[in-house]
Amino acid sequence: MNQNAVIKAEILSQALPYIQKYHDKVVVIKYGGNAMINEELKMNVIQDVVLLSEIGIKVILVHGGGPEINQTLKKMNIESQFIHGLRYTDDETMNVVQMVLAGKTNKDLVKLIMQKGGNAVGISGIDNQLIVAKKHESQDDLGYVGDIVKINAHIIIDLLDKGYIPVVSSVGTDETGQTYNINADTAAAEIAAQIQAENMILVSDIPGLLMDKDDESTLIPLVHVYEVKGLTDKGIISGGMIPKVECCVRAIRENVKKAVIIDGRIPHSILIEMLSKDGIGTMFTR
Ligand SMILES: Nc1ncnc2c1ncn2[C@@H]1O[C@H](COP(=O)(O)OP(=O)(O)O)[C@@H](O)[C@H]1O
Ligand SMILES: CC(=O)N[C@@H](CCC(=O)OP(=O)(O)O)C(=O)O
Repeated sequence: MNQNAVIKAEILSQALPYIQKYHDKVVVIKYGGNAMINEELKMNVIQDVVLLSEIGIKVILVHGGGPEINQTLKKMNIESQFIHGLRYTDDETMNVVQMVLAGKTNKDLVKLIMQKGGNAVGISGIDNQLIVAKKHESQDDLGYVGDIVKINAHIIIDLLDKGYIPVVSSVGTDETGQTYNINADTAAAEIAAQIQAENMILVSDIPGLLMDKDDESTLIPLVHVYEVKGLTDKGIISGGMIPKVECCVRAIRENVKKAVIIDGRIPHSILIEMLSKDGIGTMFTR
């Protein structure tokens, strides 16, 4: 008997309780732009998404594309400026964000899902007013960065019920038709909260929340929401990690059962997180 085959079958059968647990449940996966850079790992992420969908889990894929936006802006000689992890967005930048996120990145992901045999429909937050936004409120003026006012989720619920994987880009509009640039983690959390998703998984290119952001061996596997303020005050949570952690806290407070940050550089990290007993990344809890 081929021992390898037995081991593989054993591993597959261990996924049964998780497949049963998540069957028909909604899971929001946010796929960050930094984890899209390696093509092979990108295919792994897409394959995991398709597999979860094929076994009856309702997957919503919300995507970022920060590095791609940076590259396009650079080609156009427009400088990228981030304040507390959010991109300063003037009129010209807004056009580029919409072009990249709602255009290229969104459709590339849809194509990859189709190539792997899944059924995907790409929509932006503008479509059917999925994401209603307003100008972001903060001490600094961030231009057309948006805060989410409302998620009109029926369009994604319809798509899920018909067996499609909605692929969502994080641009929104207000009632005047002004478009806003919304951090993709924020969009994922608001969608997860509105739909009362079972899980929200943020896929990035870091092991999770680190005690020292320059030392990957300092992973914090579990964070209680009440610990977040202290970690932020100490400067442990900074830059792009700020919106990420805020979103996990928001999702948990809004009764999403599990919010995790995982490392998209680990092959099939989504499957490990969803279908095995092994913890991976940083999990947020009450
Ligand atoms: N404590 C921390 N642990 C891990 N990363 C951190 C931490 N504080 C700040 N960061 C920064 O946050 C970045 C992740 O955010 P971001 O680049 O926006 O990811 P994504 O594109 O996946 O949304 C990391 O690359 C790192 O530079
Ligand atoms: C307001 C704001 O910062 N918006 C983000 C939207 C894309 C995003 O969030 O992409 P990642 O997940 O790859 O970082 C931006 O302009 O980069």
